[in-house]
Order: sequence, then structure tokens, then C-alpha cells
Amino acid sequence: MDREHMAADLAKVLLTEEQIQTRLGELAVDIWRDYEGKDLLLVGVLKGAVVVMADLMRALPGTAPMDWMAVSSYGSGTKSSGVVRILKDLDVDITGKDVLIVEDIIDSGLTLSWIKANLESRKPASVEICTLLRKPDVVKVDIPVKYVGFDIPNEFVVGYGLDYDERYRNLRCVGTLAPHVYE
Ligand SMILES: O=P(O)(O)OC[C@H]1O[C@H](OP(=O)(O)OP(=O)(O)O)[C@H](O)[C@@H]1O
Ligand SMILES: Nc1nc2[nH]cnc2c(=O)[nH]1
Repeated sequence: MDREHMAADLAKVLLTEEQIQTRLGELAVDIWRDYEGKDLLLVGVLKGAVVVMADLMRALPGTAPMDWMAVSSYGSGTKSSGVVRILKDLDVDITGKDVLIVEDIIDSGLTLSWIKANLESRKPASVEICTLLRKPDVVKVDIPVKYVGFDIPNEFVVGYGLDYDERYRNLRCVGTLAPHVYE
């Protein structure tokens, strides 16, 4: 699918590339200040967080290591299954480290509350969460999120790492899909 068709599949742009980059710059400064003197490790959750990780880490005023986890929490559609399985674990031992989980979106919160508990069991110094997007349903699970880019309405969104059936991840904005895409 070419770019023209991809753009035509969007019903609405919720966040522009510029809005996202500006907000990530602010978060990066906050994170750098809060983790001064700490042993910060950025942990990305594949695959959606690839784009936010790439931009967030480059916006940091300094350098920090990163690692990745892959879990399965969704099928190819738009609904959470609630079942989380580790597909790829971290490469490094996080004992004593200050872990910052980097995510693209928190929707039901099921994925992240599971990952956070799993990482906490490995005796890190701390585990916090940074997400670009947060949806309102997350209030149903008690999961404190230290860094939030944007609170968005309860709609299925794509772009900036987020997919529908593995497509649209490379859109630079975040938007909703037009009804014809689902037909
Ligand atoms: O808060 P929740 O309702 O649990 O949803 C959030 C999760 O869903 C998305 O991942 P997805 O399973 O779509 O995988 P992907 O990152 O590979 O696209 C997103 O990246 C989060 O990990
Ligand atoms: N692509 C995409 N994945 C999600 N996972 C949880 N919520 C969403 C969403 O709105 N869009």
C-alpha cells in the first residue's frame, strides 16, 4: 500500500508529527532530570514502541542503554485478549537497575500491569512507565504511569508504531481509521 492510500484510510488525525515530537522532547527532559545519578535502563515493548523509543532516546539530553521485550497480548484485530505471553525476554539482568518501560499505548492496561509485575519480581531498584498514549479504560486497573504523552479518547488508533493488521505503523501521525478499512 502506498502513502497516498494510507493517508486516505485515516478518518481523523488525532496527533500531528509536530505535536508528538514536541511532547516527546518535554518528556525526555523530565526523564533525564528524574533519573540523574540513577542506573537508567530503557525497556521497550515490541513492536509498537519501536518508533517512540527511537525518538524518545534521541531526544534525551544524554545517553542510556536500552533493551527489548516482546509479549503477545492481542490477536491481529482490535481487542485485548488479557492473556500475556513472553515471546522475547530481556537480554540483560535488571537487578538493581532503574527500569523505565517505554510503550506506545496503554489501553486496558492489562499488558503493562503484567509486564510491570514481571519486571518487579526480578529485583530492580525501580520500575516506572512512560507511554506516548493513554486511553481512559486504564483507570479500571490500578497502574501508576509516571510519564504520559497524551490522554486520548477511547478509539482505535494507528500510526507512530501502532498497527492495524501490521499496517500503518510507519505513519508519522496518530489517527483513527475510516470505516471502509474494516469492511
Ligand atoms: O493496555 P492494553 O489494552 O494491554 O494494550 C496495550 C498494548 O497493545 C499494543 O500492543 P499489541 O499487542 O497490539 O502489539 P504490537 O506492539 O506488536 O503492535 C501496545 O503496544 C501495548 O503493548
Ligand atoms: N493499533 C492499536 N493497538 C492498540 N492496542 C491497544 N489499543 C490500541 C489502539 O488503539 N490501536
